[in-house]
Amino acid sequence: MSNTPLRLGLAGLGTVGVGVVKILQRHGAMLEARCGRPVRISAVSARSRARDRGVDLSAYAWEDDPVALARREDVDVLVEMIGGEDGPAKAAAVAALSAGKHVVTANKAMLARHGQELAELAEAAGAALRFEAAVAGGIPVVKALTEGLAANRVERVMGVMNGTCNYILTQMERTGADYAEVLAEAQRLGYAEADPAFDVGGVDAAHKLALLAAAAFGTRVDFEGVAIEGIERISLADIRAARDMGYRIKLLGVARMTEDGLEQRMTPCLVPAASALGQLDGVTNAVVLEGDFVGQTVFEGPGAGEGPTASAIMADVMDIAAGVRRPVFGAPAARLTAAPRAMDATPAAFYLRLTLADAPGVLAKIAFALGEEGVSIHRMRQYDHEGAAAPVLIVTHPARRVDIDAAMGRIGAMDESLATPVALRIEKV
Ligand SMILES: NC(=O)c1ccc[n+]([C@@H]2O[C@H](COP(=O)([O-])OP(=O)(O)OC[C@H]3O[C@@H](n4cnc5c(N)ncnc54)[C@H](O)[C@@H]3O)[C@@H](O)[C@H]2O)c1
Ligand SMILES: N[C@@H](CCO)C(=O)O
Ligand code: NA
Repeated sequence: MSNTPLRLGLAGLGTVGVGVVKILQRHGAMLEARCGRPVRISAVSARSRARDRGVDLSAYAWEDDPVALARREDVDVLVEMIGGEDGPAKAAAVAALSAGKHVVTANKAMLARHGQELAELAEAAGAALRFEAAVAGGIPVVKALTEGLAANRVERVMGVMNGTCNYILTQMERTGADYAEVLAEAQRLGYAEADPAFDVGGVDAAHKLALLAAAAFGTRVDFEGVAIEGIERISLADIRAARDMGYRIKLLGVARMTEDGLEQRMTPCLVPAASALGQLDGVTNAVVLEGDFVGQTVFEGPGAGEGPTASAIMADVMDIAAGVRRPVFGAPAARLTAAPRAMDATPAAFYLRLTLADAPGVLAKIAFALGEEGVSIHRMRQYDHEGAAAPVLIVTHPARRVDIDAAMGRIGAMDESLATPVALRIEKV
């Protein structure tokens, strides 16, 4: 391999872009030693040239337009850190790949929508398209899946993959703080997406799950096939009640290949408080990869923020510098097929929180409705309360989602149900 420098064009100088500049400025010599060639920034692009970002950019050329950046003679790799499904990020990625240049991106929104198209473009051009930073930030989970576990048939991938949501859920539990207050703090710390509705609505984590599932099961990225529910409706009452029953609430993604096809869901779930997933705090992410020969592996670490995300970007850049090439999603893009979508059909235990009139016969009516829908009660607790509304928690035996929904519909319609009943899945981890 030559020791000619690998020349980068950085598109986007926000949280992630500034982190990448810092790594290169601090560790340039170490990176060169590890890759066998220098890695340098040729040019950068962002919206505002004048803005003080706390790093010295004077040695790099400036481009207002990221597409022009991608096309520069002195750029071998476009590092895309702008964000957004389409717009300048995609235009720059297409320009780079079409010119046979490599692309490293942190942009899960773009790949979740256009991953197949971009992977085909990259592979046809003989260029790399890498996205470690896009899935679980600093945790090297794409690499683990496509390299370390490459000899396994993957059975399930699962994970807490949105730092903002986990931060909100743990801060609410710890301090009792208000949802909006904690979200503002996550934004201040640089964890949240440009539109934080993507975080709390589960879409950002679903983007990541769709990418991970494609790489795990050798199928086309199918973001539309992810059943998504965000954390907006999770109340402090649920966080505390779940804890009291031995669980914690996490925005959990699960993808499994079933007999009917690919099941993908990103929903708030309860997990045992003592499990690895149950113990995650703050912005920490965890990804569980299960393979037929290896069994269960768990990867944990920071899923967002300047340093962790830049660390993942640079690992991809270093692989490219060292000449490592592999298909974008684990198998050649042209051979990936679309998997049929499987319903959420696997029975699971559910946590139910009901707010009931405290009167004779009410519990009997609830038990009857559950029984008629085929839902069996495993554990139940009614809390001490003042006033007419009794908080009742139920953990069911494994039940089908459709039966739980039917039972919740019936219970919610009863006069004795004083607030909308809550049903959350308890995931086996
Ligand atoms: N922040 C994180 O923790 C994190 C973690 C993993 C992945 N990501 C992803 O990384 C990407 C960047 O995130 P961020 O948090 O750094 O965002 P950010 O908002 O802090 O930075 C975005 C940058 O893109 C620039 N930009 C916007 N439009 C542009 C245009 N038309 N031309 C040139 N530059 C333009 C902005 O000026 C800014 O410098 C997103 O795809 C995000 O999903 C972020
Ligand atoms: N907004 C994302 C950034 C990392 O992708 C998060 O909170 O996890
Ligand atoms: Na990662």
